[in-house]
Amino acid sequence: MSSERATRTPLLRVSGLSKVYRIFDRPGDRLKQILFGGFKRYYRDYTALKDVSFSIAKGETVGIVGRNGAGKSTLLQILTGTLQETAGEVTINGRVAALLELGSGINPELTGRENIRLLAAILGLDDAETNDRMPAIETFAELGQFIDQPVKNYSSGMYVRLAFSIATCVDPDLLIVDEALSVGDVAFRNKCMRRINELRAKDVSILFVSHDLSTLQMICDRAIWLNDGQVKAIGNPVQITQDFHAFMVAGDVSAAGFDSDLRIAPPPQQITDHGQFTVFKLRSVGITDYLPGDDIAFEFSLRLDEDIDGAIFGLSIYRRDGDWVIGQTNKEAGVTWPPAKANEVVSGIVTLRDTVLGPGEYVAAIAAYNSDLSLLYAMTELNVSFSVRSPYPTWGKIIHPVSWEPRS
Ligand SMILES: Nc1ncnc2c1ncn2[C@@H]1O[C@H](COP(=O)(O)OP(=O)(O)OP(=O)(O)O)[C@@H](O)[C@H]1O
Repeated sequence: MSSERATRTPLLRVSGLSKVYRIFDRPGDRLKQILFGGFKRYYRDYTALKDVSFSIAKGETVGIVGRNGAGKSTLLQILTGTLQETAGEVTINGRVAALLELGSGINPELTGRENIRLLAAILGLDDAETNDRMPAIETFAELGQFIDQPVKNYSSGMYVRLAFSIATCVDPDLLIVDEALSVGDVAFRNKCMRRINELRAKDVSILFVSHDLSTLQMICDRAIWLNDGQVKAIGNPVQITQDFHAFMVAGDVSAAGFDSDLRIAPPPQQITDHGQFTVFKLRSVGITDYLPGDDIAFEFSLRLDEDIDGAIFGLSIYRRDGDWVIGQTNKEAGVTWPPAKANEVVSGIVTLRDTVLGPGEYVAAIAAYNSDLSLLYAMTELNVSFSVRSPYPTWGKIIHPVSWEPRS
């Protein structure tokens, strides 16, 4: 977008919003506070949001990122009216439909169809309007006979299908989506993304919390980074998600006890400053989850400061818990890059073929050396993350090809 969208009248304006929770350390303290609170304080304050201000224009899609406990859910609950702010002001000029991880106003005792009627009424639709939309909501949710079953019998995926269908079929002016889509299966998630794009085309404003940074980059006009209850940055979604990602990886790396000097393969005798990596990323745009046996490919580009006689690249992969699992160069693969001049960009692709990495979270770095590996020209941080998930139970750090043979 969309400087044009950002300059429109705000649909949502949040000014100086703060939320302080009361923390009762012992179960009985809450009652004591009620009975004797006039004499003594039995709780301590916890500030979950501090002076948060931003606005969303009509038709704008805004993403929120922040680590666990940053205050995202607290903010969304205040915006949807399920939680009272301690200070500040929220102004919304329109109909808000929300799809929150915890409770989207759905009553588990009622059937899917009854919930549609209930939520539609809460959102201000009359009977005729609800009857009008009922077929579309049912079709989108794909719940079949379950639409007439109590929601308490639904799986979490079915629950999200219902909640998403209702929230997006009632003509909201602002749709709030909190991480909920991660529950659904891939086909439904894709369908939801298509629906979100349709709503964007109809100028619906969307506030979207997600840990899926590539989706945020793709669909958001702006992003907000919440950190410790405060707005750390607002702006371009690509920039914000990259900064947030680097911040998280740095945190993980130090928390995991990595050496302050990242170990790379091979260890150089001398470190020079012959260039910088301008690109190091996964090739599969938007995909960071892999299955055992997948190819995991990375793209890289190195800009050179001086002439070199041909670079050797070394890829290092660490588990997030700090274990170094792969350190290999193109030299042992028998592949070479030609000599290159200063200011040239040398690019390539490195692929972990048929990965045997076990389920877990990983981070990757790449380094460039001279041809006898004595000089390190440049290296990246551990700034590319991906994960491997296994569709079947497996417990080790690698998934080795194994054959089993019954013998009598
Ligand atoms: N009802 C509550 N009482 C006390 N503290 C709370 C309450 N709800 C949340 N908190 C605290 O407020 C902080 C912000 O929580 P919140 O759930 O808003 O974060 P979040 O960014 O949504 O996290 P996550 O990504 O894990 O969902 C956390 O430290 C949390 O422990």
